[in-house]
Amino acid sequence: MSTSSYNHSSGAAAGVEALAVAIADLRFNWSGATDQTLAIERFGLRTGERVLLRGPSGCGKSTLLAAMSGVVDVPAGTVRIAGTDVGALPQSHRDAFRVDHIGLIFQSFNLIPWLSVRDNVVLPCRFSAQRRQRLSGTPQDDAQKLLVALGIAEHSDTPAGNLSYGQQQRVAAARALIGTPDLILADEPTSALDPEAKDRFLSLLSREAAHSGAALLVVSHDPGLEHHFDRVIQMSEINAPKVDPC
Ligand SMILES: Nc1ncnc2c1ncn2[C@@H]1O[C@H](COP(=O)(O)OP(=O)(O)OP(=O)(O)O)[C@@H](O)[C@H]1O
Repeated sequence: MSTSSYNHSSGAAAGVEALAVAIADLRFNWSGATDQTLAIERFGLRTGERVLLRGPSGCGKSTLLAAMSGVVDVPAGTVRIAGTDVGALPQSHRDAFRVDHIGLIFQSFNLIPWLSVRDNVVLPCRFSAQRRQRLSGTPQDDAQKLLVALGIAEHSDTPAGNLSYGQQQRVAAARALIGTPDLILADEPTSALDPEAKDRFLSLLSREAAHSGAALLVVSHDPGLEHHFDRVIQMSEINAPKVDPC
């Protein structure tokens, strides 16, 4: 694991096809805000790379994840995910692109509480032919394998709403990983866990991302998680927004 020694521009120079993420000259302001939120000249994640992103509250980490997943419009610059400029896609295509290529894990897991754990995990495969094509077996078989790997297989048939927070978190991780997306984005995925559970969860997530070849970007304030990652980045190293002087 390296801390900050990586040359962000060298990632982009390595070639778009070797990168899960390649950002260039990205600028973003929230509507009505006078201060810029994002001004990122270069940022890249290699295929299969695992990166921890840190930075103080309000510095734009979640906004960057929203720009990477195509949830917000990017008015200037390019955000390439697996070689595709997400910002150039029309909104309807962007939603389809996201489910094909990106696994998302957020603090609120957005599981469907009345569906079984296994049915929650297979959901991305119902919406994405690409995810289905990348499965090694049936969606249910692959879901079960992930649930075993994440240590929660005994709850496969339980409604997701009946699980504890930590258990739901592992279900959200399995749902993000199924069908091997190119990129997993996780925003504060461990904030409500005790230190031991945080460590265990990140071990599992990091191991499963490595196993599937997905790049992994985790935003977290939690200390002591660095050893799970290839690289640790401070937001201030990549983001230099202009601040309105008035
Ligand atoms: N939907 C929104 N509309 C307008 N402004 C927003 C919106 N979301 C975030 N912001 C603003 O953008 C800036 C960056 O917020 P963001 O949530 O990206 O920061 P963060 O680094 O993820 O913070 P935290 O660590 O507290 O989650 C903040 O000033 C915030 O107020």
